Amino acid sequence: MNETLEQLRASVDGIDSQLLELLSKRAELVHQIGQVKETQGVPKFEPEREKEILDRVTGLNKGPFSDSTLKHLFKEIFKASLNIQQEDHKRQLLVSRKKRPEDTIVKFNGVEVGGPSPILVAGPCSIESRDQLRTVAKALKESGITVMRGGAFKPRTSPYDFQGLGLDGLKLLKEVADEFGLATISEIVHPSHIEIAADYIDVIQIGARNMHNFELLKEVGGAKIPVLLKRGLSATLDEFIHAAEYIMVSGNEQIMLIERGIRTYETATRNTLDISAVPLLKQETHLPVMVDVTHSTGRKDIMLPCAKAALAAGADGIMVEVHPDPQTALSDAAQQFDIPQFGNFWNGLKNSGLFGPRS
Ligand SMILES: O=C(O)C(=O)C[C@]1(C(=O)O)C=C[C@@H](O)C=C1
Repeated sequence: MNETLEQLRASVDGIDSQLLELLSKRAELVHQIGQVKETQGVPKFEPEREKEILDRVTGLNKGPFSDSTLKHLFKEIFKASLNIQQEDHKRQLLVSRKKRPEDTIVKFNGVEVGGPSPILVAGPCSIESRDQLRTVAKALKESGITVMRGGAFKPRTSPYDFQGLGLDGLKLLKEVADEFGLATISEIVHPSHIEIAADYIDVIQIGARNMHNFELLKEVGGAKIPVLLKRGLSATLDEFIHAAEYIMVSGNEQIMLIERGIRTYETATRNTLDISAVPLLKQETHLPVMVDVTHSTGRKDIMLPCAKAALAAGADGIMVEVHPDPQTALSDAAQQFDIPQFGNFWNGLKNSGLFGPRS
């Protein structure tokens, strides 16, 4: 009896080896099909083709497996095959770590992002006046912070909300940043802003609402200054990575990614900070990854622990909003730190042991 079992199992083992060999041969062909599709720019998933295969296989089926069981097995094979094609595709992306294993370090105005030390970027949501900017810049300078953010072109939910000072805002930002020796980041929302921006700021920010604006992404790909790309409000990591690819394939390799919270059903925070995005983006791409704790949480009481979590997860930088008098701010009044609150936040971060150089 036992001998019979042994023999039957030996036959099953033999068939398994053949199945494996055939599956591997099939996978190799699927890989080649994926390459052809890649050059032709056609979708990897082809439900019509899958249906054709399922119809043929069930037509040949003589049992003992039922048609539905066979369909199930083959659908698993299709899924695994698509995975192979998608992995191949990712490997070919210019932003992919598989394509370029070493970290990209983005450099601007004496600042390095993506190197051994994380950075803190701080500043008001909107540029409102010279006095407002000077007060923030002075506080940053005294804290040893080197990069100031400030919005001049503001994409707001309502057309009746403050839309930003535009070019005048960028001019103010440059004037004040130069006075205090700070580097600057500011958002642009239209291709026509790129040339202007290059004269006044060190880094162009592409905001969450424009992450899917592919024409704008292509244009900043032609810019000569670094880009800080925010994750879209509801963008998957795959969409985020492809948005960065648009910029890189158009010629600009100086890209930083920033997680800024995604829309979920949770209402306790303004958005949901997706901490897992940090290690995943670091794993999948060679680009520096930052976290905006202001927009992701919208809550000053948890920005410090969230910033610590981001650094612990491997973030290359933190962005936070600070305003001399948040209650009178023309945008994001509820979530900007005032200067003393910002000081506490910064001290907490420095004392956490997470901010120094990493090995
Ligand atoms: O024939 C194709 O186009 C393939 O990509 C191969 C394959 C398969 O595994 O057979 C894989 C995914 C597609 O959805 C359809 C079929």
